[in-house]
Amino acid sequence: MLVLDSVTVRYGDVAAVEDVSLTFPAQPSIMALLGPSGSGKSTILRAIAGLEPLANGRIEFDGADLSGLPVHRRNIGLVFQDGQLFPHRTVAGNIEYGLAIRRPGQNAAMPRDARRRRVHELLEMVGLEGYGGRRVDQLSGGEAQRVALARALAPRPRLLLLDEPLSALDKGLRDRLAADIRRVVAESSTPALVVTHDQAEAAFLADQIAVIIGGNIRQIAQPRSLWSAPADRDVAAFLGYTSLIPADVEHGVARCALGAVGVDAADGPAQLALGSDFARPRPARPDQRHGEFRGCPSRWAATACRDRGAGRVLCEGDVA
Ligand SMILES: Nc1ncnc2c1ncn2[C@@H]1O[C@H](COP(=O)(O)OP(=O)(O)OP(=O)(O)O)[C@@H](O)[C@H]1O
Repeated sequence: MLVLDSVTVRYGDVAAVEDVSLTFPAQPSIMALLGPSGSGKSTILRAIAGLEPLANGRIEFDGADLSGLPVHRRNIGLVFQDGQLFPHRTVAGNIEYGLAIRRPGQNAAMPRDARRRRVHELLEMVGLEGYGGRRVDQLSGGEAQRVALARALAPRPRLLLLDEPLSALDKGLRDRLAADIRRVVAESSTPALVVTHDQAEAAFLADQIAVIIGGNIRQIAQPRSLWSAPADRDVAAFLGYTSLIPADVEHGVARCALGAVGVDAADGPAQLALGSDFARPRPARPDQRHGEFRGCPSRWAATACRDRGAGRVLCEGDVA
């Protein structure tokens, strides 16, 4: 289990992330760190990897404090936006890189034959059989990212960190690689943290999403409950709910200036958050309740968002 406890990272006098706490169970699952540009996502990832020192707080893995442990001894795999492959090595040479050096807990580097087998296995896993002898400057962007993924997984890390791994790719490639990342993470039984600013990507890839705004984690939830219950109005706005209107909830019906809509909210004053259906990905919810705003010209989604400090929020209804 990965635990961040009140982590603060500063660049000079400025805190890029402040007092961030997060628990990620080390199962073969994916958590996305989702937030707008500059919100501190990459900084958190770099701190976990050991690439940024902590100004405050602790990072633990399975109960052991990681502070003081250098990057190469953390047993964490890293994939960056642009792959950062070694240009003078072949595809196989890149994947083999982490196997040819002695890892923490091992007495010696992996023997040559075992390395070859592992490289072959990984090429197969990422769909690049037969590419081992290629030069990396002869690869497409998507292929290069697959090699980066294979290289990161080769030494069987206990955690995989991916920083915007799809953002340099065009749409079709992105979708395919996203599906492959999910499959490879499951096959390799490696838990993964993925940084992204792309909501659709986070919703597709992740089992859980941590929303980061202004250097703070505002909400951690499964994709479907994130969109149906944003924790506060900043999160609602980031998720594409562009308007908030006051409403009163009574017996599962929110009444506002536009009419009434069915919600799963507790009775009392609330904010209805409205966003166009096109503006955001929305996971299907079998338990979704439907309501109706009479006279509303287009199809909107409504989420009741009761903004009470850290209080959790509410629910969603479709406006027909
Ligand atoms: N090396 C650095 N020196 C000074 N400030 C930095 C440095 N790296 C990042 N920052 C600042 O820290 C804040 C968080 O940056 P970070 O890269 O973690 O955000 P991000 O959410 O990953 O953004 P993006 O999605 O644009 O990559 C930003 O305000 C950024 O300008």
